[in-house]
Amino acid sequence: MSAQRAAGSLTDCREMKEKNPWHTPVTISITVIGVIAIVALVTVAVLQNKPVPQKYKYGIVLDAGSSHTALYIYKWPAEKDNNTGRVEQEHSCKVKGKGISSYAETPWQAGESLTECMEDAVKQVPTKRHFETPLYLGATAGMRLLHMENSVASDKVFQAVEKSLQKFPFSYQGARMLSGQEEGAFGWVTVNYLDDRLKQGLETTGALDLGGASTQISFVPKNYIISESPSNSVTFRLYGNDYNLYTHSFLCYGKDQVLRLALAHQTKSGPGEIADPCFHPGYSESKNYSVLYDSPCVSDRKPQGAPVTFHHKGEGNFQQCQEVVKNVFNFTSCKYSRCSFNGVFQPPLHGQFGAFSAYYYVMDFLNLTDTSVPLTTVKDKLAKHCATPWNQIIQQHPEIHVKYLAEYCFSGAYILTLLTEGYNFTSESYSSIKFIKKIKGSDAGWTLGYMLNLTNMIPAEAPDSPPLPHAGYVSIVTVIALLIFTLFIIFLCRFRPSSSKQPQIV
Ligand SMILES: Nc1ccn([C@@H]2O[C@H](COP(=O)(O)OP(=O)(O)OP(=O)(O)O)[C@@H](O)[C@H]2O)c(=O)n1
Repeated sequence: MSAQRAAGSLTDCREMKEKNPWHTPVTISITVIGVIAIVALVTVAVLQNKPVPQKYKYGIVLDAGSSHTALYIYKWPAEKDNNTGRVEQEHSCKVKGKGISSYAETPWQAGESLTECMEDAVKQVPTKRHFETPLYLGATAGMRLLHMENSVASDKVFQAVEKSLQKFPFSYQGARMLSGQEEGAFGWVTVNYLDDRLKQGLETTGALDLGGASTQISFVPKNYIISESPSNSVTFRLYGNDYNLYTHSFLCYGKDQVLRLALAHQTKSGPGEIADPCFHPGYSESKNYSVLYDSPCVSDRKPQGAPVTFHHKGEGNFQQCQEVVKNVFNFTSCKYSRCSFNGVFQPPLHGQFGAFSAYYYVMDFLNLTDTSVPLTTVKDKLAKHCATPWNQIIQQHPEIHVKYLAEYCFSGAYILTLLTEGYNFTSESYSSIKFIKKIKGSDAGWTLGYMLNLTNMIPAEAPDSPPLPHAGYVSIVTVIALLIFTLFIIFLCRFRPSSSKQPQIV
């Protein structure tokens, strides 16, 4: 019986082998090796593409502006140091107190003022990256004015700042004054870098920057004739594209200095009291003449025998305010084919514009950042704001610094006049302006462009990149390997059955 059963099972096995040609040692081995190969390939692909913890490098830039100093920390992927990694803002810190130029009498305090934000930066940047993190300080219009007024004092402020910054464990790269042209051009680089316009070779966005002491306009004009005013042109080759940038910085046309210019103009009518249409009705402050004229922007306008103080009284009349603001511009002289104001060459506006810094602070407060709203409506809203009594304004915005609050009517009128009468934006082209604070999490301003330039982070030519990204390469290799293996199995299937027709029965 058992012999019969054994003979039966032997026959079953033979039948199985005859029916199933796969059931041979060779095919089993091939299948096992194949499966192991696939598992190995997939494992390699998965391990290769597994997200590894990203390592970053850091850079620090201090923006020493006329009204305040701000510290920015940037970071970028460490393994993409060869100009291909994206730089983004990691952190920012607003230095308490005024800008470094205000410490002309006590320079050591300028250095000391930076300590808190620098200590913050020490905590923000990983310790092992400290020594290789470049640290820059760039000073703008406040220090330009101080340098004009008293170069010894401005040198002392720089020395104090340098001494203070060198105490920190970063790679200190120097504190220097930026020219107006650099400030404008680096602001333009920042905006277009953050928008990915440079890498992709897209049409660029112009940059409008309004600070406390200067204002910058930078854009790539259409059919730009550089020779008309070479000092306004900056040429760049970035990622393989050439850019002929027009840029101009108006010193004294930042909003704090323009307010001085406007007040100085109004003191002409009588020194004891200024009835100011750019301040709210009910606003009333006694101010010091020496403070008003303590700037090279207005110092030559001080009236003879002016009293120590003057009474600054608000009238709240937007139309009259516009007239006052217009007086700070000179629209009459122009030796070029066309000018913005004060005899400065400006080619026709072209493309979209990003307006940042005080442009944004002011228009955001006034709820006027929507440029699709007609200019006439914008002016109506501003007129309403200017006419609102001062006590009502204070009650409505208890959280806002009183100095800022008092000036928003004036600043709004200045911004609209600067854009339309100064730079020649029309009712139509006004909508090409976007009031911006940040782009993809990074503040708009010159600091990022400055660091990208000093660290050579934007190459002149587009970096060579492999035709496929690494993940794509691994995936394609895996798919091809699977395909070859499948074809091999199909090949075996097709040829095995014919040999099974005459099975070699063991
Ligand atoms: N919430 C705020 C913050 C700032 N400001 C104003 O915005 C201007 C400062 O702009 P900013 O870009 O910080 O200028 P600075 O860098 O200080 O000046 P500059 O570039 O001219 O040196 C100042 O007039 C300040 O009064 C404002 O109106 N509202």
